[in-house]
Amino acid sequence: MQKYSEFSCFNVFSPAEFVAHVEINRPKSLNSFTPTAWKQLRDIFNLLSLDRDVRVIVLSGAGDRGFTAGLDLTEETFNLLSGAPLEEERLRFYKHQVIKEFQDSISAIENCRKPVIGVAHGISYGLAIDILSAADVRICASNVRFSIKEVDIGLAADIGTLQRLPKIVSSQSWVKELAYTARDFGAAEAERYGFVSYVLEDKQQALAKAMLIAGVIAKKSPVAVQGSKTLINYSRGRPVQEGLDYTAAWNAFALGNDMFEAAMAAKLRKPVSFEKL
Ligand SMILES: CC/C=C\C=C\CC(=O)SCCNC(=O)CCNC(=O)[C@H](O)C(C)(C)COP(=O)(O)OP(=O)(O)OC[C@H]1O[C@@H](n2cnc3c(N)ncnc32)[C@H](O)[C@@H]1OP(=O)(O)O
Repeated sequence: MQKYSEFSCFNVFSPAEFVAHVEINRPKSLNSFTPTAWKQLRDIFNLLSLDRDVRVIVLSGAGDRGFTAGLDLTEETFNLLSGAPLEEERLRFYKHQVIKEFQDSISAIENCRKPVIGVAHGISYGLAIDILSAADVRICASNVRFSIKEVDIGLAADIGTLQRLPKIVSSQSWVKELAYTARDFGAAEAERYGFVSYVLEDKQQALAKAMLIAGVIAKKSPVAVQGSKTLINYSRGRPVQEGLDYTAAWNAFALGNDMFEAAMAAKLRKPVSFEKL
């Protein structure tokens, strides 16, 4: 897509009407994330959120090796994270700011109004789990190798995995074991605990499945789909009644006459058009 061509670390395609495909495009470095890459990730998802030509997004990694090997472990990134040569007090303040900015990049996926379908294959380490946990739907290829890798580089995961993953999967025990050990886990385990909803034979098939789901979503009312994303995310972790109250207010505001036209058309089995929404 022309309007996204300035982003050097990503490709953004439009494989079908109202569908955007964002591809992390640093395959020579196993799609690892430099500071430039994580800022571009934020900017792309903020733009897509408001892009009227886009209703659903598929996110994957370029090349055969993997979705991403996580944080870029080169001097450039190390220098930025280290904050040198700032003195002690400013250094801590600076580091806090960098982590917050990085967190915001991942949150841009969750806060994007449009649903995001993450497609993982091969190496999917560290940041991969942060990113995929912020996505709405997760699909993977059978060769995927996930790891909450941060403890292996001396960090407690700090940009979303520890907050989002326990809300997605069925076992705290499993999350904690993975976070403390950084051991690799594969597609079958990810599916068993509910981290991914589909495992496909290879990357191409996983992408095809994601496109199929995206195609269905793209034809639905964007008001209804984006409302659903907002309401599910709002209700997560809040008392049911609070979620219901917010939902009532949201739908009272969001439901227009088009909604009833669509319902009638569905009843009469006529094709529904959401072009005006
Ligand atoms: C404020 C903090 C915020 C965020 C923190 C995020 C935390 C994380 O993301 S933790 C995860 C960090 N990543 C890693 O620890 C993975 C490091 N890489 C590896 O262990 C290995 O590369 C491998 C993934 C196991 C794959 O091994 P192998 O199959 O032998 O391939 P390689 O030859 O090692 O890699 C190919 C090519 O990619 C480059 N590369 C791989 N990972 C990274 C990386 N993380 N950063 C930069 N570059 C990476 C590797 O150097 C190779 O490049 P060449 O030019 O061919 O040497």
